[in-house]
Amino acid sequence: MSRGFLTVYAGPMFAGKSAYLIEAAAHADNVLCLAPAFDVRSGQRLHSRTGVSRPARSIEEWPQDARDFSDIVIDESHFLVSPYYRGDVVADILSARDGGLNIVAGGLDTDYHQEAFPVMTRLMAAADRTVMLQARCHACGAPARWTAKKRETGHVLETGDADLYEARCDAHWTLPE
Ligand SMILES: Nc1ncnc2c1ncn2[C@@H]1O[C@H](COP(=O)(O)OP(=O)(O)O)[C@@H](O)[C@H]1O
Ligand SMILES: Cc1cn([C@H]2C[C@H](O)[C@@H](COP(=O)(O)O)O2)c(=O)[nH]c1=O
Repeated sequence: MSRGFLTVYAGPMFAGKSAYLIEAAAHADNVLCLAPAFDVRSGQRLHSRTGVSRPARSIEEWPQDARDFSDIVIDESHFLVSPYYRGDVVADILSARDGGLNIVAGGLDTDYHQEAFPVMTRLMAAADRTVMLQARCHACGAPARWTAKKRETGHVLETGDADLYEARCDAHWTLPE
C-alpha cells in the first residue's frame, strides 16, 4: 500500500478552516470525520460559520476502525491533547498516513496568548501540505492571523464563539483585560 497524504489547515478562529475541511470531506469517497469530544458544542458534527456542516464522530482516542476508510478529516485538532485525548494524536495521524490513509486536519496554530499549540506545530512540520489561513480583524477588517479573548477565564482550552473570541490583526491583537 502506498503512503497517504497529510494536509493541515491552520490559522486563527473565523478563518474558514472548518469550511475547507467540510469541502475536503465532500470530495472524498470513503471518509470518516472526527471532532474532539472536548468540544461538546459540536454535537457530533463539523460546523462552519458559513452554514455548512457534516456528521462527525466525537473522539477521545484514535478510532480502531480508521483503516476501514480511505480519508480522515479532523477538526479542532488543538483539542486532541491529554487529558482530553488518550495517546499522541500526531503519532496516530502519521501512522495512519504511513498506512495509506489521506488525512486532512484543521486547528488553531496559536492560542489567545499568541503561543503555539504544540500539537499543531508538530502536525504542520510533518504535513505534506500546510495551508495557513487568515480571518478579518474584528476591529478593522484587515487580514488577521491572531485570536484574541474578550475576557480572561484562566483556561487556555475553552470552547467558545464570538461571545468569547475575536480575530485580530497585528495592530489590534491584545491580551484579555
Ligand atoms: N472576522 C471574520 N473573518 C472572516 N470570516 C468571518 C469573520 N467572522 C465571521 N466570519 C465568517 O466565518 C466564516 C469562516 O468560518 P469557519 O469555517 O467556522 O472558520 P474557522 O473554522 O476557521 O473558525 C467566513 O467564511 C465568514 O463567513
Ligand atoms: C483562541 C482559542 C480558542 N479556543 C477554542 C475556541 C473554539 O471553541 C475553538 C476554535 O474554533 P474554530 O473552529 O477555530 O473557530 O478553540 C481555545 O480553546 N483556546 C484558545 O486560545
